[in-house]
Amino acid sequence: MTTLLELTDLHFAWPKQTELLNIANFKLNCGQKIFLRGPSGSGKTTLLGLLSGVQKPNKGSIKLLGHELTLLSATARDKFRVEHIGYVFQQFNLLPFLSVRENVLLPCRFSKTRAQKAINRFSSLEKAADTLLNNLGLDPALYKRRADQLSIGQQQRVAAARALIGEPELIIADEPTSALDTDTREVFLKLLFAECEKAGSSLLFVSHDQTLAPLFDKNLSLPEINIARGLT
Ligand SMILES: Nc1ncnc2c1ncn2[C@@H]1O[C@H](COP(=O)(O)OP(=O)(O)OP(=O)(O)O)[C@@H](O)[C@H]1O
Repeated sequence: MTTLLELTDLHFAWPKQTELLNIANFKLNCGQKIFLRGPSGSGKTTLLGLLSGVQKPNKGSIKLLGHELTLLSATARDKFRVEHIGYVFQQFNLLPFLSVRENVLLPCRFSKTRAQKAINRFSSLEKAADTLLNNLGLDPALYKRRADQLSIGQQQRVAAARALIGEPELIIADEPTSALDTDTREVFLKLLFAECEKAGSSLLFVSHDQTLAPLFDKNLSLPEINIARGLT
């Protein structure tokens, strides 16, 4: 199996705080779907920020696609992130004044590679956005609607389509289902898995809801792999 992402001897503390993360090793293979759980405040979002290059660790290595992120400048990390990572934020972070379709197409404005991949697969950018939205279960009547006029479940589908467009190698999802009921969560997850498989993207999914864990290839507990705040 090819390694997509590997963290080694990672240390991180927020300024003026005690160490939050000390992780000896964490690995994600190409095509793998990993579930990472941990209670509120255990550092899940912080870890995602580190491995997507938003923050830099105090010490240690973060390798994505063979590139050492800690050696890149903040600007280079931003560029690398938009090319290779699709991120579904906890609060979705859709731009409220843009339409559903425009929101999905945002990564293609910042990454030529993703725009080209979307065109190669679907023949046009618009078709790429619409097909992804449709596959994720969003009613086509909504594609021209402003993003702030959607329900939470609908926003989640738009956020997932935006992460998937242009086939980034890694999809990171930060508790994107927490606002939904259990049945809706499972249906959404299965649609997300199917789209990740079609795009060849690996998935790192973070949640505090352990009931979702059996659906994944591998599941990990942050407190168990984090020596700084781990289980004693
Ligand atoms: N920007 C920041 N500056 C300083 N401290 C922060 C910052 N972001 C998070 N923290 C602190 O880091 C710790 C871990 O927060 P984090 O958001 O990573 O946890 P989490 O496991 O994702 O929680 P939740 O499940 O509630 O989203 C918390 O104590 C939090 O207060």
